[in-house]
Amino acid sequence: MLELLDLRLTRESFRLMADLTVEPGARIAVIGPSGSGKSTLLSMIGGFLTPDAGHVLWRGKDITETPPGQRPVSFLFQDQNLFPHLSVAQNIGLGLRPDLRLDASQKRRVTQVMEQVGLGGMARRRPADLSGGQQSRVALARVLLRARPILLLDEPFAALGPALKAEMLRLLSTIAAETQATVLMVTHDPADARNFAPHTVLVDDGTVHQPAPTAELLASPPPSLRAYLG
Ligand SMILES: Nc1ncnc2c1ncn2[C@@H]1O[C@H](COP(=O)(O)OP(=O)(O)OP(=O)(O)O)[C@@H](O)[C@H]1O
Repeated sequence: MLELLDLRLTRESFRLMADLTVEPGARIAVIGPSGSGKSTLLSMIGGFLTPDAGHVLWRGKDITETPPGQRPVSFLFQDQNLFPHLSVAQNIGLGLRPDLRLDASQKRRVTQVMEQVGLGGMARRRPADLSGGQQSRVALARVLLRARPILLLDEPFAALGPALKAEMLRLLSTIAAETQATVLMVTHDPADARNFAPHTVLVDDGTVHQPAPTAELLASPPPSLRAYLG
């Protein structure tokens, strides 16, 4: 279980408050107007921002002061964090060892994961020689290899067309199920929330609300969400 206990953070004139519990293995969409604090929320969970008050607990352990690299967290951003000078296999291998000194069984695992996400035969290519969808697959393969129990995604597939995005969300679902990850995904597209996340967290002007069933929330949104959805 991921618990955010009375978290508070001030960034100049912006203030964020979060007090919520996320069940293990949950898939949560994070939705709300631009500037409402969605990325800030993910950064606090990932450890890139330290709250002024409150605690982050994972499985009952306080990780509020734990550095990002030691948290049980993988991150996926829209730019996919791919290194242009590294090959596909190397970009994926980073999920296992940042220094890329992989032993034979780790190299086999990289090959296996590449097959699994549909990148078989592309090990030596550079990211620039891949389509947008294939680049997303590389990023997802790395997440699959890291197999951290919390997966934070910040508009990961926003640059993809609708069909490709739906395909990536399906692949993400498979990966989340396989790694039993707890997933929080920021999105501006209510269809993503409907397709991927049984529960949705609304972030509204710095207030993070408790997860609510996605279908119910979108069917009868509170005024701020209604205004945002248009
Ligand atoms: N480095 C910073 N210093 C001060 N304030 C910041 C900083 N970064 C972001 N903010 C402010 O924090 C608030 C929340 O930003 P955040 O990026 O979390 O919003 P968001 O909901 O993710 O927005 P979007 O949907 O546009 O990505 C905004 O008012 C923003 O201007």
